[in-house]
Amino acid sequence: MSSRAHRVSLGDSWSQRVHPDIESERRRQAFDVERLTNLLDRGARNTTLRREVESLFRSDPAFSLVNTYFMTQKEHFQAAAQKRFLLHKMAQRLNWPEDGLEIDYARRALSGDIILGVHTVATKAIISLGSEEQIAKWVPLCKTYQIIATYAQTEMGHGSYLQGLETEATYDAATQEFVIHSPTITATKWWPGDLGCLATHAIVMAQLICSGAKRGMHAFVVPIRSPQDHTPLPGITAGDIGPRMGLENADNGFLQLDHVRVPRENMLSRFAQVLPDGTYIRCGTAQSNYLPMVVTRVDILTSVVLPSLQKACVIATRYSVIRRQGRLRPSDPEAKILDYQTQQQKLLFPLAMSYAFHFQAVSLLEFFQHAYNAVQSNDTSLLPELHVLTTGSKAMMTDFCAYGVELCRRACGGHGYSKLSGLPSLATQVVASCTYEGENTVLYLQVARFLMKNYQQIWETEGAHSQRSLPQSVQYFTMVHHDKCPAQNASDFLLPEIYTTAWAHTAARLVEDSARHLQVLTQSGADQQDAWNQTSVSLVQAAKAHCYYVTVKSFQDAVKKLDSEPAIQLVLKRLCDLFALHGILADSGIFLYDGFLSGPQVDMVRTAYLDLLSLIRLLG
Ligand SMILES: CCCCCCCCCCCCC/C=C/C(=O)SCCNC(=O)CCNC(=O)[C@H](O)C(C)(C)COP(=O)(O)OP(=O)(O)OC[C@H]1O[C@@H](n2cnc3c(N)ncnc32)[C@H](O)[C@@H]1OP(=O)(O)O
Ligand SMILES: Cc1cc2nc3c(=O)[nH]c(=O)nc-3n(C[C@H](O)[C@H](O)[C@H](O)COP(=O)(O)OP(=O)(O)OC[C@H]3O[C@@H](n4cnc5c(N)ncnc54)[C@H](O)[C@@H]3O)c2cc1C
Repeated sequence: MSSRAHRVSLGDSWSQRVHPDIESERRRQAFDVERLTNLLDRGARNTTLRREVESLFRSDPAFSLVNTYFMTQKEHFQAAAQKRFLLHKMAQRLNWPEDGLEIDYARRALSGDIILGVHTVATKAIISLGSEEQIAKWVPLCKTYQIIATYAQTEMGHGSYLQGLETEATYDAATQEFVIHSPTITATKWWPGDLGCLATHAIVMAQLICSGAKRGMHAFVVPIRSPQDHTPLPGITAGDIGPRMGLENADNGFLQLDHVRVPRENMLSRFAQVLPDGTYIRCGTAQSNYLPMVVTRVDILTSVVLPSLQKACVIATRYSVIRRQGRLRPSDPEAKILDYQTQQQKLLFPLAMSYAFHFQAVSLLEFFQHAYNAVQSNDTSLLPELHVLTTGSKAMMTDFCAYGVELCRRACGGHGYSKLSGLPSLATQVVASCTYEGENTVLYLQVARFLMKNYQQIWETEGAHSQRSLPQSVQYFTMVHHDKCPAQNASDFLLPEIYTTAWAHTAARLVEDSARHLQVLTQSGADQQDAWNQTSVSLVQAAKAHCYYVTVKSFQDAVKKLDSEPAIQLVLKRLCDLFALHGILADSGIFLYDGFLSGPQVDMVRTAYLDLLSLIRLLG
């Protein structure tokens, strides 16, 4: 590994000192930072554990990040592979539990810069879709790396529209095998991670054909390379898809299957089975085989997306208290850039976002665990709400985290463009998540579909249904909202019920407008699909407002529970206020449109918002 770059700050005593401006900021704290840290870690014991794990990596030269940004793509990949191997050895040596927090902390400490992320996704897909016997057979092989698996769903021709997948799995009753085949070039699996050169097995998502009927997308475990020397098996063509924007460790690949035969037992059969004679039996719903996406959408939020924003906020905020540029008054010393109102505006919104999404992720995880267990026991009643909460959270958090990281990067001026700041890598890492696991517009449209269905349910059965029959996340549709916001001055906008009601009102109004628009179009002769397409910009807008409302509400609920920690509660309330008001100001048109807010009230929002910037800056 060679580099012509002059290393100015490697190990010299000057660069290891804590900057006096950081020290003085740390002394100014208005609340107990350790207690807030414990709260975010969900307990002091977790904080201790996290720090222990982090110190293991910091003290071990094998995990050093020092050369990371000077590596070629190939070197980067090799280093990521080596780290994954060493991490596995460390986990074994220290007896870390398989799904314990230690591995999460390790991933975070290594910035996810290790290989086999999708191997984990594929392993979890087997757990979600496999029968008990299949899990017992395949999962230990995955966990001990005797096989390396990829999750091969997306094709060159189709990623978003799963019904359009072309890969076929045709059941041959004579041999009790499935014949897995890519019938066209567009059926080539394209993008799966850990497939380029690593995977020995693929969880191939293919259209099942049995007894002459098409049965939709099902999952098959397909051996693709020799576990001994990784040469492709007969009928397999596989390789790397070429350079990407970032994620050098991802090993994204392609896969073509030419009439590859696998035994009947290799179809993952928790929710559907093919009997030896070709009879098809479904135990779940048509969407049960989409469960791995639900699982991964939750996993990436907590292990990739949110940590990227949190790290960017730390980097940019620290930078902004030591960077001095220009003067507030001619007689003053040069100002810390964080003292400029515009810099506060840039950084405090991402900071507020990172707390908002932290609390949203906590409540999402709770609901996920409950609903996932129910689905695994074949109770699919919570699946629609789980789907919409995970798709909405995935779309909103990845969109906003990508925006927030970019704001942080730009807030660091020229240094933010240097890879050595860490920010460009965080930006490319998080921007990928806006596309993988469901492109965000497509996911917002899924949220809109759920909103329309529930809104129409109220409309069609007006009076007959109480709000109890609606899923919890849309019960606000039936709450009585004021026609006009009652706020009379800027401080009223710091009352959570004022801004939460504003978001609930506006989200419900946008949902209603979209539903009306759909109805007008269908009544004037458009078919349902055309009406949907002609309304889709409004539908996405309604879905975004709904997601913003859900986030504000969960942040507000979390803050309410902190009565025993008044100092922390105060600072988090300010961040919650800022998050809610930023959204209103950024999109004031939707609040003004029906007169819910007046022009003077938007001015009050702005006043409250600007006051918050300096209050949060002072709270430190
Ligand atoms: C410690 C852990 C570490 C892990 C960390 C890992 C780090 C890894 C790093 C990064 C890894 C990246 C890995 C990336 C992987 C991938 O990208 S895999 C590929 C992902 N692909 C997608 O997400 C595709 C997106 N498309 C879809 O989801 C669907 O096609 C669609 C958009 C939802 C449409 O599907 P379709 O069948 O056409 O449905 P509709 O007709 O629109 O709706 C029918 C009904 O189905 C309901 N529904 C849809 N999806 C689901 C679901 N998932 N669950 C439940 N229900 C679902 C939908 O609401 C409709 O319901 P009704 O309205 O009642 O009819
Ligand atoms: C870094 C990375 C890692 C990945 N890893 C994996 C992996 O491990 N396994 C795997 O199987 N896949 C993987 N993927 C693929 C990924 O899941 C897909 O790229 C993603 O689901 C989007 O699908 P697409 O590429 O077909 O986009 P498209 O659907 O072609 O999107 C292009 C545009 O069309 C729009 N569009 C599409 N459909 C509609 C619609 N119905 N209504 C309105 N607009 C629409 C979208 O909004 C978007 O603007 C990965 C992708 C990336 C970038």
